Amino acid sequence: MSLLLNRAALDERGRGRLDEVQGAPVTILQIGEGNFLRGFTDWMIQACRNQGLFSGSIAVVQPRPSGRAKIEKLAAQDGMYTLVTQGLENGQEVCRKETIGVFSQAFDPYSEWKRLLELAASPELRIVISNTTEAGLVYRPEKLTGGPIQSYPGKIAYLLYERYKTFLGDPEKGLILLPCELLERNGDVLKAAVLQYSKDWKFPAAFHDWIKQHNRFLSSLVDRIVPGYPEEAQAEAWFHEWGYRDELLCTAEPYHLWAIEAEPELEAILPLRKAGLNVHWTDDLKPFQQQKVRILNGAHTWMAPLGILHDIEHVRAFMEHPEFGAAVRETVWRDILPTLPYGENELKTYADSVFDRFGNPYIRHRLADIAMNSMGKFSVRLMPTLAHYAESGEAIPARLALGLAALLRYYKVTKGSDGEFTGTSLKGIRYVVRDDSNALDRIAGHWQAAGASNADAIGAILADKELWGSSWSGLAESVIVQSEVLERGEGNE
Ligand SMILES: NC(=O)c1ccc[n+]([C@@H]2O[C@H](COP(=O)([O-])OP(=O)(O)OC[C@H]3O[C@@H](n4cnc5c(N)ncnc54)[C@H](O)[C@@H]3O)[C@@H](O)[C@H]2O)c1
Ligand SMILES: O=P(O)(O)OC[C@@H](O)[C@@H](O)[C@H](O)[C@H](O)CO
Repeated sequence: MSLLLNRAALDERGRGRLDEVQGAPVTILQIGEGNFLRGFTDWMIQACRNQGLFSGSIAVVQPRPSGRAKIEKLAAQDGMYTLVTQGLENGQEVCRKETIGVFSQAFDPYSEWKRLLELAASPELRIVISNTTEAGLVYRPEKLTGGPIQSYPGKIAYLLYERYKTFLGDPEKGLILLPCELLERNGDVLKAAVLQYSKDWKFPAAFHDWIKQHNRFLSSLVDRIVPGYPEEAQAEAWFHEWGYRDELLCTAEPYHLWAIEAEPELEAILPLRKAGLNVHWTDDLKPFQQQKVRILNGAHTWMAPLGILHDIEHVRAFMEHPEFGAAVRETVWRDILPTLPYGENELKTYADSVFDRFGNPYIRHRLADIAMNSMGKFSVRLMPTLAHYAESGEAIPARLALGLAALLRYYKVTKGSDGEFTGTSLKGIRYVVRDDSNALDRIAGHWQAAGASNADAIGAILADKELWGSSWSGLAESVIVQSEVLERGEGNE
């Protein structure tokens, strides 16, 4: 099958719809071309468009220089891709195929920096959506060079300043910023970073006031499992059935939830509930946030390194493993839930629904994908649970310590001549670790310096404040014990 999904593959009706999108004003700028945004927010905007509730379009750019390949593929597909939603919905099996066509522009902001600046200065632009993972939504000091800004929040600061200058500080021209990174109070984190860049770059105080008073940095919480591209054999079978290929084919589960801390009146701009989507405008995001990040993401982040070290490829396979499937449930039920300040039944119901979602037979969610940027994820998703035990003087639960031991063993990496960091599973299978290269360099250094002593490496890594923001030495003893359990290969029979 060589025909690609693009204008040429569409029938007349499809081409008409594509023309509408491509001729529509860009009202949303999307920083991030990853699976999640394509299987969640873009799908939601498509739902709004389908119901005549949204007449704008989205311009999408990648957040870092290396993400260019997907943007090029999107451009080659005239901004379109297929989303297949599979799983149980109200007890019924569903398999829905949709062509998502909401992008009127897809370009590389590093080679087309001016084009991005022009967008920022467009009167029609209203919203900026992003997902750059937790590793992207961070403040890293950066100098102005006159060229593209590297970081995501730095870009936002610079783009907002362009906008401010273009419209002479017009209060009506502020933007709504909707970061979807899984960081607590992601809107506040973005706002703080933007203000810091603006200060570093000595932008005027009046601009700071304009940022604060006329731009909305909304915190939100997203929930949907979006594994992205399916197994090759499944993809090929679909391409054969559809009569075209789709390099950006994405799969997702039916479940979706977006809790946004803002007043429901914003439906006038983003009519998501009106489109029938499971969106909550709320004045308190915390309960949504804590439950989801600590339970669902905590379980994912706990299982990914452990699974990879045992050569398990997918979430479902991990759940079905006789030892590990039980261990992840126990970790959630016994170690994570008791640390959360919500009703036991409510928590248990949510946790059980998460395990059902993890077992979705149609979704092959790769542990290798979940493991990307695991250091930052572990800090946000599991360290608060561990801290709960450490601070209250209770013993550190062995299963949680095992998760941390697995994380550190997973990061026992060496750097290749190509700059790639690789480790090996307990049975010697090689894997690639994707994370911040400075962090990986530091961790590789600790492992190297410790030689044959896992305990020394664990002690040094947990004590490294540069890596974690603070020292976690207090956990070392429990983690070293579990590291020995791990190395003995227990639970892998
Ligand atoms: N896929 C899911 O099921 C899902 C569901 C909910 C939330 N999320 C969140 O979305 C994030 C992305 O998941 P995805 O499935 O889209 O992954 P992906 O690999 O498809 O996309 C990752 C995106 O983040 C960018 N990125 C990665 N590291 C970065 C860095 N250091 N700086 C700037 N940008 C960086 C990439 O360029 C890309 O745009 C996850 O980390 C998670 O926080 C994912
Ligand atoms: O890349 P991550 O770890 O942020 O995401 C992996 C999963 O935890 C995540 O994709 C969940 O499936 C998602 O957060 C569900 O809403």
